[in-house]
Amino acid sequence: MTIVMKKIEKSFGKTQVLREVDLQVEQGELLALLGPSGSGKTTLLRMIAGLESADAGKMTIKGKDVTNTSPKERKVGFVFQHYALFAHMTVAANIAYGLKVKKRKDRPSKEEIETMVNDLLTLVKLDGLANRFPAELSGGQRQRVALARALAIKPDVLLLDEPFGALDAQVRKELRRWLRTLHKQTGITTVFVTHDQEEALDVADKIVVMRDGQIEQVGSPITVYEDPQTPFVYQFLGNANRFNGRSNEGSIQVGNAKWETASAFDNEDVVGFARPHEFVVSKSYQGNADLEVVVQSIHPVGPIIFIEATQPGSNDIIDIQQPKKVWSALNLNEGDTMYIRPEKIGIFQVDDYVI
Ligand SMILES: Nc1ncnc2c1ncn2[C@@H]1O[C@H](COP(=O)(O)OP(=O)(O)OP(=O)(O)O)[C@@H](O)[C@H]1O
Repeated sequence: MTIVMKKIEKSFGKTQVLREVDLQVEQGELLALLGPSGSGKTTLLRMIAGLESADAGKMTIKGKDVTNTSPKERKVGFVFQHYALFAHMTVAANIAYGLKVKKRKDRPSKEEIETMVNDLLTLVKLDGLANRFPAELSGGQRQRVALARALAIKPDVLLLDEPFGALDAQVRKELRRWLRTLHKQTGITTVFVTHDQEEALDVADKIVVMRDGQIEQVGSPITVYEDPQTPFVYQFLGNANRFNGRSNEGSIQVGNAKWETASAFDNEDVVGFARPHEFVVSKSYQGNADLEVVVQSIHPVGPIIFIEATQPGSNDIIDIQQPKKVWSALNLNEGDTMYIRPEKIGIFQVDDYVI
């Protein structure tokens, strides 16, 4: 285990920002801290770096208690959203900076530094740009220099705070792919902060979903997406339709439809969540699992058809996605009645439902 946090607490004045946070980051893992604005992601990341201290709790990095140590005593590389490169230094000098300021006894020779900088330039795919100044680079290139600079000191842990947040969507997408490859090549334990669920799902080995200073769920991208443990995670990670219903011995009654579930609730008002792509749609009534809805709008987006539907007498939109081929075969139009049943539904007590 590289990082272990136990019962970490942090307040700024009267605002409690982290509550009883327990977190473990394994050696070589690429972990995303994901959550809405203000959920405490950056504070947690800064705490790993030693830039914030905990009010209570304990943290170890590689088995060493670092709870009360300064950033300098931790081998941590940090990259912020707004690349803080030294404007008056070349790319090579920026990357070499962390090595040149080392104490004489730890400092590599001039030749060693030059070799390391060249290797890092190759790693971050910036060969040939060593003598440029930051102002002569694109945003994406600057962020890669910032990453090379953080990697130069051979950190035990690499911390990235919304590293691609300031870049446009296309560059962002390229860079996150590249980050995954870079991580494979270096194997450095990496923690990155994002509020973008797609970025977390695309890049991370493990996702920590945060909400209101607490960890809501930890798991692989597949687990947190496919098996959300709370209504919040259901809605924050991907789209989900919410249904009010009544649970009854392994099923939930929604309108006239009875949907089988593994839920343990009996005879209670519950909320059920179903993802738009997890509905089976039919033109005619197939049985008591079918919920009658009316098609309100149909939007083809490439191979996927996005359908909005409502239950008769309700204005609540139900989002449904169908593969183009399946939808075309049904031959349904706006205003038509159809029947839906979810292949999977997550059930929660009404009390749990706060978002
Ligand atoms: N130095 C500080 N002084 C006072 N309050 C702070 C300080 N730093 C953060 N906060 C507050 O702590 C809470 C959590 O902030 P934090 O930056 O950790 O959240 P976040 O999840 O990273 O949000 P964002 O995605 O917006 O950066 C917020 O309410 C914020 O206003």
